[in-house]
Amino acid sequence: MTNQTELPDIDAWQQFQDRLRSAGHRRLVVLEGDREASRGWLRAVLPGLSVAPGVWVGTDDASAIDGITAIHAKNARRWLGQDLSCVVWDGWQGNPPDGLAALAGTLSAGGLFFWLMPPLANWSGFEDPDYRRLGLDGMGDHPFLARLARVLGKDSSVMRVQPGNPSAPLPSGPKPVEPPFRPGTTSEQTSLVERIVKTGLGRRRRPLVITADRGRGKSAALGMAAARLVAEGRQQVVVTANEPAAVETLLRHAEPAVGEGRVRYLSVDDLLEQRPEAEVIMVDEAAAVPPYRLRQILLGWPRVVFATTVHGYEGAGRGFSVRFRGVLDNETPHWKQASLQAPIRWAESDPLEPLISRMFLLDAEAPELPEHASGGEPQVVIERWYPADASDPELQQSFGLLVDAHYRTTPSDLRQWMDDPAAVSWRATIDGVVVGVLWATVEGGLDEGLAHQVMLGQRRVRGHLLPQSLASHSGFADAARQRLLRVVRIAVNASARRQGVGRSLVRAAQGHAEAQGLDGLGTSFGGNPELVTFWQGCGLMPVRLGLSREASSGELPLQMLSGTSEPGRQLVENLRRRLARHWLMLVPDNWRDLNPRLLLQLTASLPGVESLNEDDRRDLLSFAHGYRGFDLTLPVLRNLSMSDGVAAWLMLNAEAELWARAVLQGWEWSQLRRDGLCLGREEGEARLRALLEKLLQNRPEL
Ligand SMILES: CC(=O)SCCNC(=O)CCNC(=O)[C@H](O)C(C)(C)COP(=O)(O)OP(=O)(O)OC[C@H]1O[C@@H](n2cnc3c(N)ncnc32)[C@H](O)[C@@H]1OP(=O)(O)O
Ligand SMILES: Nc1ncnc2c1ncn2[C@@H]1O[C@H](COP(=O)(O)OP(=O)(O)OP(=O)(O)O)[C@@H](O)[C@H]1O
Repeated sequence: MTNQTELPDIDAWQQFQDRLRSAGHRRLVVLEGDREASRGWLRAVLPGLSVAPGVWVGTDDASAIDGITAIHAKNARRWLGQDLSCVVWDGWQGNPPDGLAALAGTLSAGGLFFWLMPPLANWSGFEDPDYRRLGLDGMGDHPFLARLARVLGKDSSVMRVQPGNPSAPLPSGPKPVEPPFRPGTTSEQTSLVERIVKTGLGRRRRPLVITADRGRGKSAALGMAAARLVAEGRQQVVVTANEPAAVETLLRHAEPAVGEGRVRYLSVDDLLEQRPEAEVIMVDEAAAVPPYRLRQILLGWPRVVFATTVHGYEGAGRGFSVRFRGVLDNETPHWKQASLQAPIRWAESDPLEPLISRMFLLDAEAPELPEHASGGEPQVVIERWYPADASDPELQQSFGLLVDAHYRTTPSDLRQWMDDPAAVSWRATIDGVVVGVLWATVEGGLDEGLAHQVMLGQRRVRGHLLPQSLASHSGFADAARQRLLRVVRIAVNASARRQGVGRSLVRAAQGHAEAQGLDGLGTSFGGNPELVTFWQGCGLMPVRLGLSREASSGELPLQMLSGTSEPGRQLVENLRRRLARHWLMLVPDNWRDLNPRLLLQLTASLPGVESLNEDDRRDLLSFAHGYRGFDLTLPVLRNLSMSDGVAAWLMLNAEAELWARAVLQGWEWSQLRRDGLCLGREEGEARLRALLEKLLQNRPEL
């Protein structure tokens, strides 16, 4: 036992760290209670331990300790991919969960994660400063933090130190291990290198997709394989990623080929712009690259290897597999996948990784659906559900559904879901197994003055995504005054889709909005044709399309809304009419690359603006019958696309894509030819004339 009025037993902590290193373990140490005492304790202990390189998140105490850098929690993710010996996380300054989880992943064997917090018993009522950022402060109870405290309290690997408590136990570590743990090549990694080399030397159009948790050695494996490929005769291997930092490890392991200039890095943008001759392209951290860019790379070079981290704190990994798989199946059905299980920088018996995973449900997966035993139609039960009160297995199943189905779901989402008092959730079960979840939140209801300022763009309000965006972008202050229920997430188990479960969940939310006297039910998501069909089927209408792509999914944010009160219905109509008025001007300037089917779908959903007059009809007939040029007729063709029912009719035709690109999006003929939509101007125009003729025959009233 140590007497805390004296100095902490630094020798004991040194031995503890040595034992951890030799076992290949890392540990969490919670410094509970008085913040000043905890900081003093660390200032005394850290100089006696191996802490470099390390980071201290939240204060500048770090400056006094060699090898430790002071950082702000919001920059924590920048340290991903580094090897740290020590992290000090000052929870008194706030606990953004994504940063915390990410930093825990940077520790190597022997690494210590010190977390300064109140005693575990008080976490539920702890006023975490990070909640202020989210507008969730002052809510009293925090079920998310309470759950974390429960998880930590039950884990025997967690060291709990109460500086100032004289009966604190000495640290006790794993037994000495012989031979001691050493990071190095695993047999799994060696076989992966062989597979990458095989892909790089093999037949065209057989891409390899590597997914693994962080720190499994996939970047290093890519590097080793790149060097081998060059040694075996490949002239040029290009490695790419969104950020050069993502390929540092790769390039380090690819010497000497990098020095010889035969393995080189290009950013994704430069790669697609410069289109270098390369026999092999390697994309690292592929989940950070939007799917449409990945597709361009896939189709642009003969041999491509994609690698990405699948781990909850990056959020994107699982969604990457879900979405990109569709592209691969379509474009290169002979694609292969590979994975790495064993960690490189710590031993498989390390307790920290599974602890962080339990804390933030990083390995939550959608439950398997049992075979329906009783015969007949399965009974779907829809009910209100409260994640804050759920048991861990229930939470795991439901969160797992969201993680599996969405492009980016991170530990912060779990916190928001559990702790946001405005959140309302439903779940769908079949035979007691969760098959669907819907998470919504009440937004808006701002007072007149604030709503007006939001509309003018003078103020931004957190926690009100839909009203904020509709008021400031679409210009209706009413959108911020009304109270809207926004569906944050909805997911249905892949094997229970297209059976009406999603629609029933939305219907439950709609019923709630009506019963609570809210004005509408809305949603905001990365637009794609299937989801628009789904939401339209639930009665929501498109009201806004964003001007820039979401960084996470590479898609344009689309907002859809249905009114559940008279003013709500009026708002939807106003928003739609205004969008329709500007649509034809907005499309070629902002949405040239939007999926043409989605564009027609959105066009079809908007109210018609201006009917055609006799002059327009004459121009259309002249174009259809071949006398009048396309460029001269373009303004009328655009207006025609907005006439009642025309876009919906076009969607049923094989030439729909050509029409959307040429007429609405204003593509040049050369670009249309490159994309395989026509053989050139003459042939393209002829097809558009024929399509118009068919339309005029079908719709003589136009
Ligand atoms: C804010 C957000 O969360 S947006 C993101 C939505 N979630 C996701 O993308 C996660 C992955 N997808 C899913 O979990 C599901 O596909 C959901 C939630 C979108 C739909 O759930 P489901 O239970 O399959 O929908 P449901 O069976 O009720 O479909 C109702 C109608 O929507 C339309 N629809 C649903 N899915 C599709 C689809 N993939 N393609 C075309 N139409 C579709 C159809 O018109 C369908 O009616 P039908 O089957 O009679 O033709
Ligand atoms: N065979 C090896 N020998 C020595 N060090 C290795 C080996 N493989 C990987 N490493 C080191 O282990 C660490 C993690 O490896 P790497 O970055 O390749 O993993 P990763 O799976 O790509 O993880 P991340 O998602 O963090 O990039 C790096 O510091 C790397 O240099």
